[in-house]
Amino acid sequence: MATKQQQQSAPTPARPKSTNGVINGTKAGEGDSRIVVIIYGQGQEKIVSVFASVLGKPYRLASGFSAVGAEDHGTVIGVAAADAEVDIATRNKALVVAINSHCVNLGMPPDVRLSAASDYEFLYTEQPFFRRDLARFIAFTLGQISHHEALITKPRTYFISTTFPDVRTALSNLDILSVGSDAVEIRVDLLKEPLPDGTFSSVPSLSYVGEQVMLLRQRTELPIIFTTRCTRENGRFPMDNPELYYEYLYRAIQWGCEYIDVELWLPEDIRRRLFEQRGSSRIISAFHDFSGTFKWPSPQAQSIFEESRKYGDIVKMITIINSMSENYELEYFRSQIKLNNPDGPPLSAVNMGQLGQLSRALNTFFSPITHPLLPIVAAPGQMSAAEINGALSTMGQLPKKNIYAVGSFHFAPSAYKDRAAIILSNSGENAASVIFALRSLNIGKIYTVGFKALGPLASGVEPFTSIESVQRVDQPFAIISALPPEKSHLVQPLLRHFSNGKEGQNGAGLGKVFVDLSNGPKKGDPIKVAEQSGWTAYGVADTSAFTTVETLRLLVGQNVPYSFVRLASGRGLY
Ligand SMILES: O=C1C[C@@](O)(C(=O)O)C[C@@H](O)[C@@H]1O
Repeated sequence: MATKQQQQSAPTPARPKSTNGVINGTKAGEGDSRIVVIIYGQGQEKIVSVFASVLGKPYRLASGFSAVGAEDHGTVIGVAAADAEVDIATRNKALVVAINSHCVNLGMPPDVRLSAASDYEFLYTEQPFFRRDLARFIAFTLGQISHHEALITKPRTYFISTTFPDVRTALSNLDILSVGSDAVEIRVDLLKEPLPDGTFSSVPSLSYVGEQVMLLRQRTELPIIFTTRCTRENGRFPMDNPELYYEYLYRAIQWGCEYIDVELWLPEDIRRRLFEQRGSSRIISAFHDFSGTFKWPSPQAQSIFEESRKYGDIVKMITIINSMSENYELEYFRSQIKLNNPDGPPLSAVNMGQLGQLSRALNTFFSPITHPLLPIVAAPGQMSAAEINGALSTMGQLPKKNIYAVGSFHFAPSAYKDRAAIILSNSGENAASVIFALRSLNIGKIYTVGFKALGPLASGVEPFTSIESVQRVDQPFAIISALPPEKSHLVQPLLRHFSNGKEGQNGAGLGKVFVDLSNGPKKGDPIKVAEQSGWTAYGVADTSAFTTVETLRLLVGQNVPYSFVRLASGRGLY
């Protein structure tokens, strides 16, 4: 349970409904134009000068809020904590924005009355001091930057649900964990605060949570999603006192968390207050159904969306399903929501469990993801970014990337130019992205086994009709198998037939690249056969890692080492 001291502080300081400064394209907004007053702890006046320097303004120290007037516009004001106590409650909220700064090295928690009465609170460490963190905090809370505006324009976004009992254990791996993510979720309900008697607090105190959020923010540039998941929705936060949620979630706004997860079951009054007081933070209205009775094509689903959007910048709906077809029902729901609400809010909706994994790949906004390095998955059926990207590429949703990435690893794209390739597949659809990718590498003739290319993909593509036709083919440079796992061994005779034994004297490179896209238990080992026959062979784990690298490069603008992605992708889909 939260401490008594914390429960006394359930403030609702006024703040502008929303600040007007958002990043518009690349242009930073003006943001909150009120006078910035920094409350500082004993011996910490230097933090005022750092705030001022980050904001590019002069500063002065004042004896209290009553000593700040309109003439101070353009100057950052510092007020000592002891002085702030006297008149913070009666400050002119239209004139000043009060930021309680507290150095955690001086002990936690900060003065809880100041925490409660301030507009925002900046927790920091003296050593090491992260100016980057301060810059981001102040730019965000004052509305000079907005991650959200940029995020909603991306075609796909993900957030990693961290499930650590103490984020300290995650810090050294945080970069690895957050590759491919657009935001990091801190599951506050899963934090475990150790108590002096060796047990753990049933609810981590605000003091512990504040420090955890600070540590996380110091180490990541990604926006933070602050989540207090309740016991009924697969979390650990107790449901008997809704005000406790208000207390924690409001504090998260004060700490400058970019996203606040507010569960839909909470009383409307609490949801409304949080929405009105959210400042620059964005509210994710969250609904989870574990009953197994929820249906996407129902008036209930519609009304949940309508109720969620009342106090949500993002609507999240997560359910348990009983059949595969409910994934299609969700896709229909998603398309209708988009059609009927072109101006948002964005919908993040997935089905849980293994049956629901398709929907995790198809969801485009804020797909929750996990990572093999996390202690537990945050919800049944959660997948990693590598798994989702693997699934998408298998479905042809990430065309081009597999083969191009392979080409750029051991061979320059020019190596493929005008050479022959063979594709094995049991359907044209499965092979479409392969043909597309090979074309983008200027491959010469493409021979197909097991399918006939139709439509625009068919030109320059010729089927193998018999074993004799194999004999007539030039040495292929690439063989790509998109066969299902149980048939993947059928490629082996071809690999042997075009083995490197036939390579020309000068080593000009004949049969070179073999890619097996099948994922699942196989008869035989085509990769081994390929390698024994002199091919450079790639399996699905390689191609999905390449795909992830390329996807990250293209979508997130981050370069991630292939070897690292390959190591980190861990489990396969099956
Ligand atoms: O709401 C969600 C989605 C989730 O429940 C999932 O199904 O992946 C995981 C939670 O951590 C997150 O807050």
